[in-house]
Amino acid sequence: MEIPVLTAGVTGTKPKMSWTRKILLILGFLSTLAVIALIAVAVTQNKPLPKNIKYGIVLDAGSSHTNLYVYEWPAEKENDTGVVQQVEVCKVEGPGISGYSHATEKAGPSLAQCLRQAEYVIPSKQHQETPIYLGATAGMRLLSLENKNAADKVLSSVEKTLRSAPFNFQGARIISGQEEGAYGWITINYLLGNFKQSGWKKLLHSLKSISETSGALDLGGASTQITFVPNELSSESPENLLYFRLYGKDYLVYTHSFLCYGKDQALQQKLAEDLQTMENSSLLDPCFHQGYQRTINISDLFKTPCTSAKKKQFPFSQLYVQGEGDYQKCRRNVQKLFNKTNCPYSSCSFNGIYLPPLQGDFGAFSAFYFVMNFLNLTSEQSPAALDKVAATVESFCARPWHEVKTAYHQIKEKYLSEYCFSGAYILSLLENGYDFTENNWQRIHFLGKIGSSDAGWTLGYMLNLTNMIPAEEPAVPPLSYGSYVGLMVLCSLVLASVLLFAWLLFHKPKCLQKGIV
Ligand SMILES: O=c1[nH]cnc2c1ncn2[C@@H]1O[C@H](COP(=O)(O)OP(=O)(O)O)[C@@H](O)[C@H]1O
Ligand SMILES: [Ca+2]
Repeated sequence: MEIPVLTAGVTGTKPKMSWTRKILLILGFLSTLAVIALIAVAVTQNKPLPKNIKYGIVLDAGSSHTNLYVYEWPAEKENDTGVVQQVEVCKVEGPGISGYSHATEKAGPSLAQCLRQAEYVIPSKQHQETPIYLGATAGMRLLSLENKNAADKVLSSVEKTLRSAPFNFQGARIISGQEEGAYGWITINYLLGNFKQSGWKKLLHSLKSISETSGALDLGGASTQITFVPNELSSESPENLLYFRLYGKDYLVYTHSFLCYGKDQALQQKLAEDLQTMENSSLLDPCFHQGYQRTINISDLFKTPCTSAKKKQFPFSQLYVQGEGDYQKCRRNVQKLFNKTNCPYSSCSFNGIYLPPLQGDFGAFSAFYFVMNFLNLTSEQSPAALDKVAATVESFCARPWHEVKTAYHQIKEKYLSEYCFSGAYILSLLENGYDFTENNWQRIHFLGKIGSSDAGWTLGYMLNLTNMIPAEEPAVPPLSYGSYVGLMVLCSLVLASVLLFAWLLFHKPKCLQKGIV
Protein backbone atom coordinates (compact mmCIF):
# COMPACT_ATOMS: atom_id res chain seq x y z
CA MET A 1 0.00 0.00 0.00
CA GLU A 2 1.31 3.46 -0.86
CA ILE A 3 1.85 6.02 1.90
CA PRO A 4 2.06 9.61 0.53
CA VAL A 5 5.16 11.46 1.62
CA LEU A 6 4.27 14.83 3.18
CA THR A 7 6.64 17.71 2.62
CA ALA A 8 7.68 19.10 6.01
CA GLY A 9 6.25 22.49 7.03
CA VAL A 10 3.65 22.64 4.26
CA THR A 11 0.14 22.17 5.40
CA GLY A 12 -3.19 22.58 3.72
CA THR A 13 -1.73 22.08 0.20
CA LYS A 14 -1.74 18.85 -1.92
CA PRO A 15 1.20 16.64 -0.82
CA LYS A 16 4.03 16.68 -3.40
CA MET A 17 6.05 13.62 -4.38
CA SER A 18 9.84 13.97 -4.18
CA TRP A 19 11.95 13.47 -7.37
CA THR A 20 13.78 10.50 -5.89
CA ARG A 21 10.55 8.72 -5.20
CA LYS A 22 9.26 9.46 -8.68
CA ILE A 23 12.44 7.99 -10.21
CA LEU A 24 12.17 4.98 -7.93
CA LEU A 25 8.58 4.43 -8.99
CA ILE A 26 9.43 4.76 -12.68
CA LEU A 27 12.37 2.36 -12.22
CA GLY A 28 10.13 -0.11 -10.40
CA PHE A 29 7.50 0.16 -13.09
CA LEU A 30 10.09 -0.35 -15.86
CA SER A 31 11.65 -3.39 -14.15
CA THR A 32 8.20 -4.94 -13.69
CA LEU A 33 7.54 -4.34 -17.40
CA ALA A 34 10.92 -5.85 -18.29
CA VAL A 35 10.24 -8.96 -16.19
CA ILE A 36 6.77 -9.39 -17.73
CA ALA A 37 8.29 -8.99 -21.21
CA LEU A 38 11.04 -11.54 -20.47
CA ILE A 39 8.54 -14.06 -19.14
CA ALA A 40 6.21 -13.49 -22.10
CA VAL A 41 9.10 -14.03 -24.53
CA ALA A 42 10.18 -17.19 -22.68
CA VAL A 43 6.66 -18.60 -22.75
CA THR A 44 5.94 -17.82 -26.40
CA GLN A 45 9.37 -18.98 -27.59
CA ASN A 46 8.93 -22.21 -25.74
CA LYS A 47 5.49 -23.01 -27.14
CA PRO A 48 5.80 -26.21 -29.18
CA LEU A 49 5.91 -25.31 -32.85
CA PRO A 50 3.42 -27.08 -35.11
CA LYS A 51 5.04 -30.51 -35.63
CA ASN A 52 6.69 -31.20 -38.93
CA ILE A 53 6.08 -34.93 -39.38
CA LYS A 54 7.82 -37.19 -41.85
CA TYR A 55 6.65 -40.63 -42.97
CA GLY A 56 8.17 -43.83 -44.30
CA ILE A 57 6.64 -47.11 -45.52
CA VAL A 58 8.14 -50.61 -45.38
CA LEU A 59 6.50 -53.76 -46.70
CA ASP A 60 7.59 -56.98 -45.00
CA ALA A 61 7.04 -59.62 -47.67
CA GLY A 62 7.26 -62.71 -45.44
CA SER A 63 6.82 -66.34 -46.48
CA SER A 64 3.30 -66.57 -45.06
CA HIS A 65 1.98 -63.06 -45.71
CA THR A 66 2.91 -59.43 -46.37
CA ASN A 67 2.54 -56.64 -43.84
CA LEU A 68 2.72 -52.94 -44.69
CA TYR A 69 4.06 -50.64 -41.96
CA VAL A 70 3.77 -46.85 -41.87
CA TYR A 71 6.27 -45.05 -39.62
CA GLU A 72 6.35 -41.40 -38.60
CA TRP A 73 8.89 -39.15 -36.90
CA PRO A 74 9.36 -35.44 -36.19
CA ALA A 75 11.50 -33.98 -39.01
CA GLU A 76 13.66 -31.96 -36.61
CA LYS A 77 14.65 -34.97 -34.53
CA GLU A 78 15.58 -37.34 -37.31
CA ASN A 79 18.84 -38.45 -35.73
CA ASP A 80 17.60 -38.95 -32.16
CA THR A 81 17.04 -42.46 -30.95
CA GLY A 82 13.53 -43.75 -30.25
CA VAL A 83 11.68 -41.01 -32.18
CA VAL A 84 10.43 -43.10 -35.09
CA GLN A 85 7.22 -44.93 -34.35
CA GLN A 86 4.81 -47.16 -36.16
CA VAL A 87 1.46 -45.51 -36.86
CA GLU A 88 -0.17 -48.14 -39.04
CA VAL A 89 0.09 -51.80 -39.94
CA CYS A 90 -1.89 -53.31 -42.77
CA LYS A 91 -2.06 -57.06 -43.31
CA VAL A 92 -2.21 -57.91 -47.01
CA GLU A 93 -4.98 -60.37 -47.86
CA GLY A 94 -3.94 -63.73 -49.24
CA PRO A 95 -0.59 -65.55 -49.22
CA GLY A 96 2.92 -64.11 -49.12
CA ILE A 97 4.30 -62.91 -52.47
CA SER A 98 6.23 -66.17 -52.92
CA GLY A 99 2.84 -67.88 -53.03
CA TYR A 100 2.22 -66.25 -56.44
CA SER A 101 4.82 -68.34 -58.27
CA HIS A 102 2.12 -69.75 -60.57
CA ALA A 103 0.41 -66.40 -61.18
CA THR A 104 3.31 -63.97 -60.85
CA GLU A 105 1.39 -61.02 -62.34
CA LYS A 106 -1.02 -61.15 -59.38
CA ALA A 107 1.68 -60.58 -56.74
CA GLY A 108 1.79 -56.77 -57.20
CA PRO A 109 -2.00 -56.14 -57.34
CA SER A 110 -2.39 -58.10 -54.08
CA LEU A 111 -0.74 -55.14 -52.31
CA ALA A 112 -3.15 -52.52 -53.67
CA GLN A 113 -5.54 -52.40 -50.74
CA CYS A 114 -2.84 -51.79 -48.14
CA LEU A 115 -1.27 -49.12 -50.38
CA ARG A 116 -4.61 -47.32 -50.43
CA GLN A 117 -4.70 -47.56 -46.65
CA ALA A 118 -1.26 -45.90 -46.51
CA GLU A 119 -2.49 -43.13 -48.85
CA TYR A 120 -5.29 -42.52 -46.41
CA VAL A 121 -3.02 -42.39 -43.32
CA ILE A 122 -0.33 -40.13 -44.81
CA PRO A 123 -1.38 -36.53 -45.70
CA SER A 124 -1.56 -36.30 -49.51
CA LYS A 125 0.84 -33.38 -49.77
CA GLN A 126 3.53 -35.64 -48.27
CA HIS A 127 2.95 -38.69 -50.48
CA GLN A 128 5.66 -37.77 -52.98
CA GLU A 129 8.38 -37.37 -50.40
CA THR A 130 7.47 -40.54 -48.45
CA PRO A 131 9.97 -43.36 -49.16
CA ILE A 132 8.52 -46.83 -49.71
CA TYR A 133 10.58 -50.03 -49.47
CA LEU A 134 9.74 -53.69 -49.87
CA GLY A 135 11.94 -56.39 -48.37
CA ALA A 136 11.19 -60.04 -49.08
CA THR A 137 12.46 -62.71 -46.70
CA ALA A 138 12.83 -66.49 -46.61
CA GLY A 139 9.78 -67.41 -48.73
CA MET A 140 11.32 -65.54 -51.66
CA ARG A 141 14.80 -66.86 -50.85
CA LEU A 142 13.38 -70.35 -51.23
CA LEU A 143 11.46 -69.50 -54.39
CA SER A 144 14.55 -68.03 -55.97
CA LEU A 145 16.48 -71.25 -55.19
CA GLU A 146 13.65 -73.32 -56.61
CA ASN A 147 12.66 -71.16 -59.60
CA LYS A 148 14.75 -68.01 -60.10
CA ASN A 149 12.68 -66.91 -63.08
CA ALA A 150 9.42 -67.01 -61.11
CA ALA A 151 11.03 -65.11 -58.20
CA ASP A 152 12.23 -62.36 -60.59
CA LYS A 153 8.78 -62.09 -62.13
CA VAL A 154 7.14 -61.80 -58.71
CA LEU A 155 9.55 -59.00 -57.79
CA SER A 156 8.89 -57.19 -61.10
CA SER A 157 5.15 -57.37 -60.54
CA VAL A 158 5.53 -56.01 -57.03
CA GLU A 159 7.84 -53.23 -58.24
CA LYS A 160 5.35 -52.21 -60.95
CA THR A 161 2.57 -51.81 -58.38
CA LEU A 162 4.76 -49.91 -55.91
CA ARG A 163 5.98 -47.54 -58.64
CA SER A 164 2.39 -46.75 -59.56
CA ALA A 165 1.59 -45.73 -55.96
CA PRO A 166 1.98 -42.00 -55.20
CA PHE A 167 4.98 -42.58 -52.90
CA ASN A 168 8.74 -42.34 -53.45
CA PHE A 169 9.67 -45.89 -54.52
CA GLN A 170 13.04 -46.93 -53.12
CA GLY A 171 13.29 -50.59 -54.11
CA ALA A 172 11.81 -54.07 -53.80
CA ARG A 173 14.35 -56.82 -53.14
CA ILE A 174 15.06 -60.05 -51.31
CA ILE A 175 17.01 -59.24 -48.18
CA SER A 176 19.65 -61.68 -46.95
CA GLY A 177 19.26 -63.70 -43.75
CA GLN A 178 22.12 -61.68 -42.26
CA GLU A 179 20.33 -58.41 -42.99
CA GLU A 180 17.11 -59.81 -41.54
CA GLY A 181 18.91 -60.73 -38.31
CA ALA A 182 20.84 -57.47 -38.11
CA TYR A 183 17.85 -55.18 -38.77
CA GLY A 184 15.75 -57.07 -36.20
CA TRP A 185 18.53 -56.48 -33.66
CA ILE A 186 18.74 -52.78 -34.60
CA THR A 187 14.94 -52.40 -34.32
CA ILE A 188 14.59 -53.77 -30.83
CA ASN A 189 17.64 -51.97 -29.44
CA TYR A 190 16.53 -48.70 -31.03
CA LEU A 191 13.04 -49.09 -29.56
CA LEU A 192 14.37 -50.14 -26.15
CA GLY A 193 16.62 -47.04 -26.15
CA ASN A 194 19.78 -49.13 -25.78
CA PHE A 195 21.91 -47.21 -28.26
CA LYS A 196 21.92 -43.82 -26.64
CA GLN A 197 22.34 -43.49 -22.93
CA SER A 198 21.93 -40.35 -20.94
CA GLY A 199 22.71 -39.15 -17.44
CA TRP A 200 23.55 -41.71 -14.81
CA LYS A 201 23.22 -44.68 -17.12
CA LYS A 202 25.85 -43.22 -19.41
CA LEU A 203 28.22 -42.45 -16.55
CA LEU A 204 27.75 -45.91 -15.09
CA HIS A 205 28.32 -47.58 -18.40
CA SER A 206 31.38 -45.49 -19.27
CA LEU A 207 32.85 -46.47 -15.89
CA LYS A 208 32.22 -50.13 -16.54
CA SER A 209 33.07 -49.60 -20.24
CA ILE A 210 30.09 -51.68 -21.26
CA SER A 211 27.13 -50.92 -23.36
CA GLU A 212 24.34 -53.42 -22.95
CA THR A 213 22.25 -54.36 -25.92
CA SER A 214 19.57 -57.02 -26.16
CA GLY A 215 19.90 -60.02 -28.43
CA ALA A 216 17.20 -60.68 -31.03
CA LEU A 217 15.41 -63.95 -31.78
CA ASP A 218 13.10 -63.91 -34.80
CA LEU A 219 10.98 -66.89 -35.83
CA GLY A 220 9.29 -66.76 -39.22
CA GLY A 221 7.54 -69.36 -41.30
CA ALA A 222 10.54 -70.21 -43.47
CA SER A 223 13.60 -69.01 -41.51
CA THR A 224 14.70 -68.09 -38.02
CA GLN A 225 17.40 -65.66 -36.89
CA ILE A 226 19.56 -65.31 -33.79
CA THR A 227 21.55 -62.10 -33.29
CA PHE A 228 23.47 -60.82 -30.25
CA VAL A 229 26.67 -59.17 -29.05
CA PRO A 230 28.86 -62.00 -27.73
CA ASN A 231 31.06 -61.60 -24.68
CA GLU A 232 34.30 -62.44 -26.37
CA LEU A 233 35.39 -61.44 -29.81
CA SER A 234 36.17 -64.38 -32.00
CA SER A 235 36.94 -64.53 -35.68
CA GLU A 236 36.20 -68.26 -35.95
CA SER A 237 33.38 -67.73 -38.41
CA PRO A 238 33.67 -64.28 -40.00
CA GLU A 239 30.50 -64.70 -42.07
CA ASN A 240 28.53 -64.63 -38.80
CA LEU A 241 30.07 -61.37 -37.58
CA LEU A 242 28.81 -57.89 -38.36
CA TYR A 243 30.37 -54.60 -37.37
CA PHE A 244 28.33 -51.48 -36.65
CA ARG A 245 29.23 -48.03 -35.42
CA LEU A 246 26.08 -46.42 -34.02
CA TYR A 247 25.79 -43.18 -32.06
CA GLY A 248 29.54 -43.13 -31.48
CA LYS A 249 29.87 -46.73 -30.25
CA ASP A 250 31.27 -49.85 -31.89
CA TYR A 251 29.28 -53.06 -31.93
CA LEU A 252 30.49 -56.47 -33.05
CA VAL A 253 27.39 -58.53 -33.56
CA TYR A 254 26.98 -62.26 -34.13
CA THR A 255 24.10 -63.24 -36.41
CA HIS A 256 22.86 -66.34 -38.17
CA SER A 257 19.74 -67.06 -40.17
CA PHE A 258 18.65 -70.70 -40.49
CA LEU A 259 16.83 -71.13 -43.78
CA CYS A 260 14.19 -73.91 -43.54
CA TYR A 261 13.96 -73.55 -39.74
CA GLY A 262 10.99 -71.18 -39.68
CA LYS A 263 8.09 -73.01 -38.06
CA ASP A 264 6.22 -73.84 -41.29
CA GLN A 265 9.26 -75.23 -43.08
CA ALA A 266 10.32 -77.05 -39.90
CA LEU A 267 6.94 -78.83 -39.90
CA GLN A 268 7.44 -79.76 -43.58
CA GLN A 269 10.90 -81.10 -42.71
CA LYS A 270 9.50 -83.11 -39.83
CA LEU A 271 6.74 -84.64 -41.95
CA ALA A 272 9.19 -85.42 -44.77
CA GLU A 273 11.42 -87.13 -42.21
CA ASP A 274 8.49 -89.11 -40.77
CA LEU A 275 7.56 -90.27 -44.26
CA GLN A 276 10.93 -91.94 -44.71
CA THR A 277 10.00 -94.80 -42.38
CA MET A 278 6.30 -95.13 -43.19
CA GLU A 279 4.84 -98.27 -44.69
CA ASN A 280 1.38 -96.96 -45.40
CA SER A 281 -0.09 -93.52 -45.98
CA SER A 282 -1.36 -92.82 -42.49
CA LEU A 283 0.79 -91.11 -39.91
CA LEU A 284 0.06 -90.99 -36.17
CA ASP A 285 1.55 -87.61 -35.33
CA PRO A 286 2.28 -86.75 -31.65
CA CYS A 287 2.53 -83.01 -32.50
CA PHE A 288 -1.18 -82.67 -33.37
CA HIS A 289 -4.12 -82.98 -30.99
CA GLN A 290 -5.93 -86.25 -30.58
CA GLY A 291 -8.86 -86.33 -32.99
CA TYR A 292 -7.24 -83.93 -35.45
CA GLN A 293 -6.89 -85.05 -39.05
CA ARG A 294 -5.15 -83.51 -42.04
CA THR A 295 -4.53 -84.71 -45.58
CA ILE A 296 -1.32 -83.58 -47.29
CA ASN A 297 -0.30 -83.98 -50.93
CA ILE A 298 3.05 -85.68 -50.97
CA SER A 299 4.10 -83.74 -54.06
CA ASP A 300 3.46 -80.44 -52.17
CA LEU A 301 5.51 -81.65 -49.24
CA PHE A 302 8.62 -82.13 -51.39
CA LYS A 303 8.28 -78.97 -53.49
CA THR A 304 10.31 -76.81 -51.18
CA PRO A 305 14.13 -76.91 -51.27
CA CYS A 306 13.94 -77.62 -47.52
CA THR A 307 12.67 -81.15 -48.13
CA SER A 308 13.70 -81.90 -51.72
CA ALA A 309 16.76 -83.92 -50.60
CA LYS A 310 14.41 -86.40 -48.88
CA LYS A 311 12.25 -86.88 -51.94
CA LYS A 312 11.83 -90.43 -53.16
CA GLN A 313 9.16 -92.66 -54.64
CA PHE A 314 6.27 -93.47 -52.31
CA PRO A 315 3.56 -96.02 -53.03
CA PHE A 316 0.88 -93.44 -52.13
CA SER A 317 0.29 -89.82 -53.20
CA GLN A 318 -1.37 -88.46 -50.08
CA LEU A 319 -0.42 -88.48 -46.46
CA TYR A 320 -3.15 -88.85 -43.81
CA VAL A 321 -2.09 -87.26 -40.56
CA GLN A 322 -3.88 -88.33 -37.35
CA GLY A 323 -3.18 -86.41 -34.16
CA GLU A 324 -1.86 -88.23 -31.09
CA GLY A 325 -1.35 -85.28 -28.73
CA ASP A 326 1.81 -86.47 -27.02
CA TYR A 327 4.20 -83.63 -26.22
CA GLN A 328 7.11 -85.81 -25.04
CA LYS A 329 7.02 -87.90 -28.20
CA CYS A 330 6.65 -84.75 -30.29
CA ARG A 331 9.74 -83.20 -28.66
CA ARG A 332 11.81 -86.30 -29.44
CA ASN A 333 10.47 -86.22 -32.99
CA VAL A 334 11.25 -82.51 -33.50
CA GLN A 335 14.67 -82.76 -31.86
CA LYS A 336 15.86 -84.85 -34.82
CA LEU A 337 15.79 -81.69 -36.95
CA PHE A 338 18.80 -80.36 -35.03
CA ASN A 339 21.94 -82.16 -35.98
CA LYS A 340 24.42 -81.72 -33.16
CA THR A 341 27.01 -84.29 -34.27
CA ASN A 342 29.50 -82.17 -36.19
CA CYS A 343 30.97 -78.92 -35.00
CA PRO A 344 34.08 -77.52 -36.72
CA TYR A 345 34.21 -74.57 -34.23
CA SER A 346 34.72 -74.14 -30.50
CA SER A 347 30.93 -74.19 -30.08
CA CYS A 348 27.95 -74.66 -32.37
CA SER A 349 24.20 -74.34 -32.44
CA PHE A 350 23.27 -77.12 -34.88
CA ASN A 351 24.10 -78.37 -38.37
CA GLY A 352 27.73 -77.35 -37.81
CA ILE A 353 26.94 -73.63 -37.52
CA TYR A 354 29.11 -71.54 -35.21
CA LEU A 355 27.40 -70.09 -32.11
CA PRO A 356 29.38 -68.20 -29.47
CA PRO A 357 28.27 -68.60 -25.82
CA LEU A 358 24.89 -66.91 -25.29
CA GLN A 359 25.16 -63.48 -23.74
CA GLY A 360 22.71 -61.08 -22.07
CA ASP A 361 18.97 -60.68 -22.52
CA PHE A 362 17.09 -61.62 -25.66
CA GLY A 363 13.96 -60.18 -27.21
CA ALA A 364 12.06 -62.98 -28.99
CA PHE A 365 9.48 -61.77 -31.49
CA SER A 366 7.36 -62.65 -34.52
CA ALA A 367 6.16 -66.30 -34.27
CA PHE A 368 8.10 -66.77 -30.99
CA TYR A 369 5.72 -64.18 -29.58
CA PHE A 370 2.52 -65.32 -31.38
CA VAL A 371 2.87 -68.86 -30.09
CA MET A 372 3.99 -68.03 -26.54
CA ASN A 373 1.33 -65.35 -26.29
CA PHE A 374 -1.37 -67.82 -27.29
CA LEU A 375 -0.13 -70.15 -24.53
CA ASN A 376 -0.20 -67.25 -22.00
CA LEU A 377 3.55 -67.49 -21.45
CA THR A 378 4.63 -63.93 -22.22
CA SER A 379 4.10 -62.19 -18.88
CA GLU A 380 6.96 -59.74 -18.23
CA GLN A 381 6.07 -59.41 -14.53
CA SER A 382 6.46 -63.09 -13.75
CA PRO A 383 8.27 -64.79 -16.63
CA ALA A 384 7.56 -68.49 -16.51
CA ALA A 385 10.43 -70.86 -15.75
CA LEU A 386 11.43 -73.37 -18.40
CA ASP A 387 9.77 -76.36 -16.66
CA LYS A 388 6.50 -74.43 -16.33
CA VAL A 389 6.63 -73.54 -20.03
CA ALA A 390 7.19 -77.17 -21.00
CA ALA A 391 4.35 -78.29 -18.68
CA THR A 392 1.98 -75.73 -20.28
CA VAL A 393 2.78 -76.92 -23.82
CA GLU A 394 2.46 -80.53 -22.68
CA SER A 395 -1.00 -80.04 -21.22
CA PHE A 396 -2.12 -78.02 -24.26
CA CYS A 397 -0.98 -80.82 -26.60
CA ALA A 398 -2.87 -83.36 -24.47
CA ARG A 399 -6.23 -81.61 -24.99
CA PRO A 400 -8.44 -83.34 -27.57
CA TRP A 401 -8.98 -81.41 -30.80
CA HIS A 402 -12.76 -81.05 -30.45
CA GLU A 403 -12.26 -79.39 -27.05
CA VAL A 404 -9.55 -77.02 -28.34
CA LYS A 405 -11.65 -76.12 -31.36
CA THR A 406 -14.64 -75.22 -29.19
CA ALA A 407 -12.59 -73.29 -26.65
CA TYR A 408 -10.84 -71.19 -29.33
CA HIS A 409 -13.44 -71.10 -32.11
CA GLN A 410 -12.41 -67.54 -33.04
CA ILE A 411 -8.84 -68.55 -33.96
CA LYS A 412 -7.93 -69.57 -37.52
CA GLU A 413 -7.82 -73.37 -37.73
CA LYS A 414 -4.45 -73.33 -39.49
CA TYR A 415 -2.84 -71.52 -36.51
CA LEU A 416 -4.82 -73.33 -33.81
CA SER A 417 -4.04 -76.82 -35.06
CA GLU A 418 -0.31 -76.03 -35.09
CA TYR A 419 0.21 -74.34 -31.69
CA CYS A 420 1.09 -77.70 -30.12
CA PHE A 421 3.73 -78.42 -32.77
CA SER A 422 4.94 -74.78 -32.69
CA GLY A 423 5.28 -74.78 -28.88
CA ALA A 424 7.31 -77.99 -28.99
CA TYR A 425 9.38 -76.68 -31.91
CA ILE A 426 10.16 -73.39 -30.12
CA LEU A 427 11.27 -75.26 -27.00
CA SER A 428 13.39 -77.62 -29.05
CA LEU A 429 14.97 -74.81 -31.09
CA LEU A 430 15.84 -72.80 -28.00
CA GLU A 431 16.90 -75.71 -25.77
CA ASN A 432 18.39 -78.22 -28.18
CA GLY A 433 19.31 -75.84 -30.99
CA TYR A 434 20.75 -72.84 -29.12
CA ASP A 435 21.39 -74.47 -25.74
CA PHE A 436 19.24 -72.22 -23.58
CA THR A 437 18.90 -73.82 -20.13
CA GLU A 438 16.67 -73.26 -17.08
CA ASN A 439 19.36 -70.82 -15.87
CA ASN A 440 19.19 -68.37 -18.77
CA TRP A 441 15.68 -69.14 -20.04
CA GLN A 442 14.21 -66.19 -18.15
CA ARG A 443 16.52 -63.84 -20.02
CA ILE A 444 14.32 -64.41 -23.05
CA HIS A 445 11.59 -61.78 -23.25
CA PHE A 446 8.77 -62.55 -25.64
CA LEU A 447 7.87 -59.25 -27.30
CA GLY A 448 5.06 -58.38 -29.67
CA LYS A 449 5.33 -54.63 -29.64
CA ILE A 450 7.69 -52.14 -28.05
CA GLY A 451 5.63 -49.01 -27.47
CA SER A 452 3.45 -48.69 -30.54
CA SER A 453 5.88 -50.42 -32.89
CA ASP A 454 5.96 -54.11 -33.80
CA ALA A 455 9.23 -55.88 -33.08
CA GLY A 456 10.66 -57.03 -36.42
CA TRP A 457 13.28 -56.18 -39.02
CA THR A 458 11.34 -53.50 -40.94
CA LEU A 459 12.02 -50.49 -38.70
CA GLY A 460 15.77 -51.20 -38.58
CA TYR A 461 15.76 -51.59 -42.36
CA MET A 462 14.16 -48.18 -42.83
CA LEU A 463 16.38 -46.48 -40.22
CA ASN A 464 19.43 -47.80 -42.05
CA LEU A 465 18.31 -46.95 -45.58
CA THR A 466 17.25 -43.42 -44.66
CA ASN A 467 20.52 -42.86 -42.75
CA MET A 468 18.58 -42.13 -39.59
CA ILE A 469 21.11 -43.79 -37.30
CA PRO A 470 24.28 -41.70 -37.28
CA ALA A 471 27.66 -43.36 -36.77
CA GLU A 472 28.71 -40.62 -34.36
CA GLU A 473 26.73 -39.28 -31.44
CA PRO A 474 25.11 -36.02 -32.59
CA ALA A 475 26.45 -32.98 -30.66
CA VAL A 476 23.69 -31.94 -28.29
CA PRO A 477 23.68 -28.49 -26.59
CA PRO A 478 24.09 -29.01 -22.81
CA LEU A 479 20.80 -27.18 -22.11
CA SER A 480 17.47 -27.46 -23.83
CA TYR A 481 16.12 -24.23 -25.33
CA GLY A 482 13.51 -23.92 -22.55
CA SER A 483 16.06 -24.30 -19.76
CA TYR A 484 18.32 -21.79 -21.53
CA VAL A 485 15.59 -19.12 -21.65
CA GLY A 486 14.54 -19.86 -18.06
CA LEU A 487 18.12 -19.46 -16.88
CA MET A 488 18.49 -16.19 -18.78
CA VAL A 489 15.33 -14.79 -17.11
CA LEU A 490 16.55 -15.89 -13.68
CA CYS A 491 19.99 -14.33 -14.20
CA SER A 492 18.44 -11.04 -15.42
CA LEU A 493 16.22 -10.92 -12.33
CA VAL A 494 19.11 -11.56 -9.98
CA LEU A 495 21.24 -8.94 -11.77
CA ALA A 496 18.43 -6.35 -11.68
CA SER A 497 17.84 -6.96 -7.96
CA VAL A 498 21.54 -6.69 -7.16
CA LEU A 499 21.81 -3.41 -9.12
CA LEU A 500 18.74 -2.00 -7.41
CA PHE A 501 20.00 -3.02 -4.00
CA ALA A 502 23.44 -1.52 -4.69
CA TRP A 503 21.88 1.69 -5.90
CA LEU A 504 19.70 1.92 -2.80
CA LEU A 505 22.66 1.20 -0.55
CA PHE A 506 24.99 3.83 -2.04
CA HIS A 507 22.56 6.61 -2.87
CA LYS A 508 20.37 6.21 0.18
CA PRO A 509 17.38 8.08 -1.25
CA LYS A 510 15.89 10.52 1.26
CA CYS A 511 12.61 8.66 1.49
CA LEU A 512 14.43 5.63 2.85
CA GLN A 513 16.99 7.38 5.00
CA LYS A 514 14.72 7.71 8.02
CA GLY A 515 13.89 4.04 7.87
CA ILE A 516 17.52 3.03 7.47
CA VAL A 517 19.02 5.28 10.14
O1 LIG B 1 -1.48 -65.07 -35.04
C1 LIG B 1 -0.65 -65.91 -35.34
N1 LIG B 1 -0.56 -67.07 -34.67
C2 LIG B 1 0.36 -68.01 -34.98
N2 LIG B 1 1.24 -67.88 -35.94
C3 LIG B 1 1.22 -66.74 -36.65
C4 LIG B 1 0.30 -65.71 -36.40
N3 LIG B 1 0.53 -64.70 -37.27
C5 LIG B 1 1.56 -65.09 -38.03
N4 LIG B 1 1.98 -66.32 -37.67
C6 LIG B 1 3.07 -67.12 -38.21
O2 LIG B 1 4.28 -66.38 -38.08
C7 LIG B 1 5.14 -66.74 -39.12
C8 LIG B 1 5.55 -65.46 -39.81
O3 LIG B 1 6.51 -65.78 -40.75
P1 LIG B 1 6.80 -64.86 -42.00
O4 LIG B 1 5.63 -64.86 -42.93
O5 LIG B 1 7.27 -63.56 -41.52
O6 LIG B 1 7.94 -65.70 -42.70
P2 LIG B 1 9.51 -65.45 -42.88
O7 LIG B 1 9.93 -64.45 -41.88
O8 LIG B 1 10.15 -66.79 -42.63
O9 LIG B 1 9.66 -65.00 -44.29
C9 LIG B 1 4.39 -67.72 -40.02
O10 LIG B 1 4.71 -69.03 -39.65
C10 LIG B 1 2.93 -67.43 -39.68
O11 LIG B 1 2.12 -68.56 -39.87
CA1 LIG C 1 9.27 -62.60 -40.89
